Amino acid sequence: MTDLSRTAANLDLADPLAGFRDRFRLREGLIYLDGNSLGALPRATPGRMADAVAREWGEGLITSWLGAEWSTAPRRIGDKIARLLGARPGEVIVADSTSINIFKALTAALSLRPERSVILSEKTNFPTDVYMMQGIEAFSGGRVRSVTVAPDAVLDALDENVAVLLLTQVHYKSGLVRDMAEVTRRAQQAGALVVWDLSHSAGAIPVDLNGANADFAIGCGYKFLNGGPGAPAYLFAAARHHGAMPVLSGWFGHARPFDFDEDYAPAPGIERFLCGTPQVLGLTALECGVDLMLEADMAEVRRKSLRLGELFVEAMAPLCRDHGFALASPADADRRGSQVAYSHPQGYAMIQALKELDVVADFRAPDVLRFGLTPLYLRYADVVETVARLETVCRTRAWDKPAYRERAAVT
Ligand SMILES: Cc1ncc(COP(=O)(O)O)c(C=O)c1O
Ligand SMILES: Nc1c(O)cccc1C(=O)C[C@H](N)C(=O)O
Repeated sequence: MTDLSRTAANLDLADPLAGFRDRFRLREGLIYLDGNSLGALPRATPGRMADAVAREWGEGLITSWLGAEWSTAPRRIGDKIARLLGARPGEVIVADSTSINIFKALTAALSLRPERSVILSEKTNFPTDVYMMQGIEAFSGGRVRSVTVAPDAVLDALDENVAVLLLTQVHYKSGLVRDMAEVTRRAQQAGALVVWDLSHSAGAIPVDLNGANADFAIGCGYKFLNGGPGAPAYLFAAARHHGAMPVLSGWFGHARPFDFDEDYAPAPGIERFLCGTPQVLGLTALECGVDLMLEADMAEVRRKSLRLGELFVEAMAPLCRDHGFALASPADADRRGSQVAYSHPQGYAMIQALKELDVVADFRAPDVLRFGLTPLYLRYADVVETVARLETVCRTRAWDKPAYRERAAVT
């Protein structure tokens, strides 16, 4: 047993979150480091889904819309997610995809700054964020301009034209954490509003939206919240912005949807950020993931995530020295979200070779190997074992196979 394996074994024995692993269905032997793309399946989810399908849908049919489970789900689950985000009840709603919620939050923010034209972001933001900005610009007939700048130039680009700044708090590739309170303060000082993308934050790091005086936020339900593939996303709007108007004026955002009025009248609260009929089955699965997450102490989750990251970096030191890996995440653990990333010219092939050794992580172009650290179901021993298997991949040149040379469409 190596020193690091011994350290990992001791950390696992003392881990207060260790019991959570059994609450997920994970195949024996698999090391899953991709919970930042798609979280694992909570054991409670299949039974709950089966009940929603057979009883609520199969037996209840349309009458299930009148019961509490379905019609209140977007708000009920939103209130639960609010507890993970430092938001108040009635400030978070669950609906649609993250991309659609980006559209809603950006257009609502633009409605609050009619005299300003720019949506600002960083060039390396997750592509859908920037694509949505570009779509709004294209649709606006010259009213709106989408501007992206280098990551470290964002604050300096906040001038009197910027209506809204769109940033991801934890960068999807590097894991760099932005200082939400400070960035929000600087943007608001310049007269702009901020939309935070919390896709890699919720359930991964403690978030305090109201503590940061945040304006709007959005994020994915299928990553650290373990809501399942294509889970509905969430949207936060600070109570002071509930008069803002998202362009998507669907009937579920109407003040009285079941009056079937001829004209749109927005709901007074967070419900105006709904659009069409809620995705009930997706909401059902998401609620299982969120309920499980709420059982964990977020401070403990962060503590373990930091320690997992430090152990990973420590174990990787010999591979950086001997096999050409470079840390692509901040070296300071406090500035990393719940992941570590390394760059290597053979990154894509290595991730494929790791899959054959039952380690699932992912590759992000051009050369990044990304390892998601999910404290609820990852053990310290998994981290040490991952690096041992990566060392085997390097030593045996297992990555050097013709089949690994072409990058697949989804990596
Ligand atoms: C930061 C970030 N925003 C948004 C998304 C995705 O948005 P959507 O769920 O609409 O595909 C992802 C991941 O896919 C992401 O990492
Ligand atoms: N949403 C995804 C998908 O539909 C397929 C594959 C991956 C994803 C992801 O979530 C990617 C992820 N947001 C990322 O940070 O790279």
